[in-house]
Amino acid sequence: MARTMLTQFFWMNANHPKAKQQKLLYKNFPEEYVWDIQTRTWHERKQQEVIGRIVIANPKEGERYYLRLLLSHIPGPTSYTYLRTVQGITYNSDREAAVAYGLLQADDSNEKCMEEACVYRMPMSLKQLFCTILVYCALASPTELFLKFEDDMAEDYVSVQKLTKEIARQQLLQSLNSELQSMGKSLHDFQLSHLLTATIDHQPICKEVQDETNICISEEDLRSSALLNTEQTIAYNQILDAVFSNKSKSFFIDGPGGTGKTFLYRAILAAVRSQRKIALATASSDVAASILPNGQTAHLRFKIPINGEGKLYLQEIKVDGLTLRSIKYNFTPIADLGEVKDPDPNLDVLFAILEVDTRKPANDSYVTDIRFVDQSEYEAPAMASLPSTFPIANVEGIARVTDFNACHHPTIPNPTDMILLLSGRPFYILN
Ligand SMILES: Nc1ncnc2c1ncn2[C@@H]1O[C@H](COP(=O)(O)OP(=O)(O)OP(=O)(O)O)[C@@H](O)[C@H]1O
Repeated sequence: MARTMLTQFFWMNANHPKAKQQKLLYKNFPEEYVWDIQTRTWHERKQQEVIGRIVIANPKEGERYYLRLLLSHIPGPTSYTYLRTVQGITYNSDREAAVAYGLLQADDSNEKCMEEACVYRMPMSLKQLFCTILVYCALASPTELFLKFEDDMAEDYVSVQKLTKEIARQQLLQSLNSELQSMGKSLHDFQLSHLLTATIDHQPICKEVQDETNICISEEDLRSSALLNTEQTIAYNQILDAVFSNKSKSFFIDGPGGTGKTFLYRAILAAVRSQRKIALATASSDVAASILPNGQTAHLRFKIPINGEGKLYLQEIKVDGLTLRSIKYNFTPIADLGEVKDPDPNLDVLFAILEVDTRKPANDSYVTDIRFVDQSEYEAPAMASLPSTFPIANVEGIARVTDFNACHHPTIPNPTDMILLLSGRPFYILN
């Protein structure tokens, strides 16, 4: 073993007659002994008074922190094993030894904190709280805290997803692991990985899907469907019918400012999400995204590179002379067909709000002019214009963006003005 100041401190405590008798703490040792860097040994101090110290360790450093804790309290240790032995029992880790010595504050306060949070019965938030406690509170026994609150944290897996207790545990551990990973840690850092069993064949749900299925829906949005007026109700029913019957359809909601479009979107989002389905609310600008619950810009949500290697995915499309931004993915300009990947099977709905450069004049009396247009009203141009490599079977229809406001007068389509409607992928185009 390499000779370090610490190992030589142990050696002195075990072999040096005076040190044996003095039984000093590590931090006080330099007050009586001098470290000789050449010979890497301690010698008795003859002159010069010094104040002893010990290097700082942060609780986040784990075992290093607990070792420092033991060294600061146990006089005259002769080895690592000596430090870890409490009343005849030798513990496997410095942390366990520190707990046995009573040097660590009990995890009581963390337990109380979790107990208080359990009252709200929000498993997702509880998992986040548990991970925060793990990472920042230097728990003495993470396993104990996990076992105590496992059922509360896994409540949604058992009651909503109807998973068995063991699969729910694995799911919970996977979820905690990905939460910890976002904080730069993993289950392994907290001695929880032994609870994971490799034998269970259960696909972990990715974090994005978990986040989307755990969105909190406000009471107000849940109640809004009962307040919809006639036009809103027609749109609401037809859109939800397409979603829940898994039909691939596109819808275009149009109306002057203040006529209740956003109100309708919120009602639809609440209805889809309350069924534990995924509705992605995207817009092309932060401002437009911020008015939707859990809205995000399309380029952030779909990781669309705006200045990616020479190719600009976010293309501009004109609708009635107004500029729209196209969204690559399920809503795909035909020019990007070569780039289309298999749609993610976890996505039930793609919600796209197309932002226009100029707004129609605001209308004081709201909810007067919502128009609802079904994709089937559009003329689909010949499929011959699709590249031969594209899986034609996936294409339900093609709509020209310029046709949305004039669907009865289709002109010869310009390929870059078209969007593809993929089968099994209902989506909405909202303006
Ligand atoms: N059916 C309804 N019952 C009660 N209030 C409604 C209803 N529809 C809309 N509103 C209210 O009308 C106001 C304007 O609606 P909203 O913001 O949805 O309009 P918008 O068409 O999205 O407007 P803009 O185009 O300016 O964004 C909001 O305060 C909204 O809560």
